[in-house]
Amino acid sequence: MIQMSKVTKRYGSDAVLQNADFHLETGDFAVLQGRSGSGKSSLLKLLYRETEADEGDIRFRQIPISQITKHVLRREIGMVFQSFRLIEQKNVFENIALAGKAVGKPIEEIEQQAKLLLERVGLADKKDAFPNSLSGGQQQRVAIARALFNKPSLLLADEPTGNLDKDTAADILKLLEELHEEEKTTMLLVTHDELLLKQMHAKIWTIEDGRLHEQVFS
Ligand SMILES: Nc1ncnc2c1ncn2[C@@H]1O[C@H](COP(=O)(O)OP(=O)(O)OP(=O)(O)O)[C@@H](O)[C@H]1O
Repeated sequence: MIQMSKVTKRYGSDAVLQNADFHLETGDFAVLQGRSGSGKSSLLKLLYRETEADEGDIRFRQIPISQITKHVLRREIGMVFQSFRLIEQKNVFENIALAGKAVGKPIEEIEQQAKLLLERVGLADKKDAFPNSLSGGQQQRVAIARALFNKPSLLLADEPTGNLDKDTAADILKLLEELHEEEKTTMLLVTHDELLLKQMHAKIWTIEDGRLHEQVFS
């Protein structure tokens, strides 16, 4: 689904990725791990074109991503962040509906889809609540519903459990794993959590010294 070959990404003269190769197959449930500052967020930003590579080739379904407009790419790729990034002035429904409005969905469809998704993530009764009245775990469930609203083929999650306690983090990862199974959404999650890594049936990629390696289990 996504292929990266011989990609170099520099900030000034420092290369955070150097000749790096990486790939995700359709249907993968993958985890990206690596030390702080190793370039995990930079890799995700390259995949959804928040930043551009200095050298190398990145393809989404065989097409160079530089040839795909950001608008189209972001319909295909959903994003979830550590800090949730919900709009504080908007309620749960409005936060989710924005994703549908951005792609011109009719309001009836938006309402129906929001209802289904909120039920799925366990927040059917929080439609009118504002983010600051929700727990961290609930806010992340809203962010996940928003990211999945337009049925993206790929979901990227940058430390989605980084701001959550251990049990809530486990619940969120379980939800992502289930949604992966149900929707067949390809997922790439950045996480530091060794314990959780062991519990998940994920392909594990490690980033180290500017390169990516896939862990192969024998
Ligand atoms: N916009 C930027 N300008 C300059 N340097 C940057 C920029 N973004 C990231 N960097 C640098 O690139 C390196 C990799 O950062 P990145 O955020 O990708 O790492 P990370 O593995 O996600 O780290 P963490 O686990 O701490 O979030 C770091 O040294 C960081 O300071």
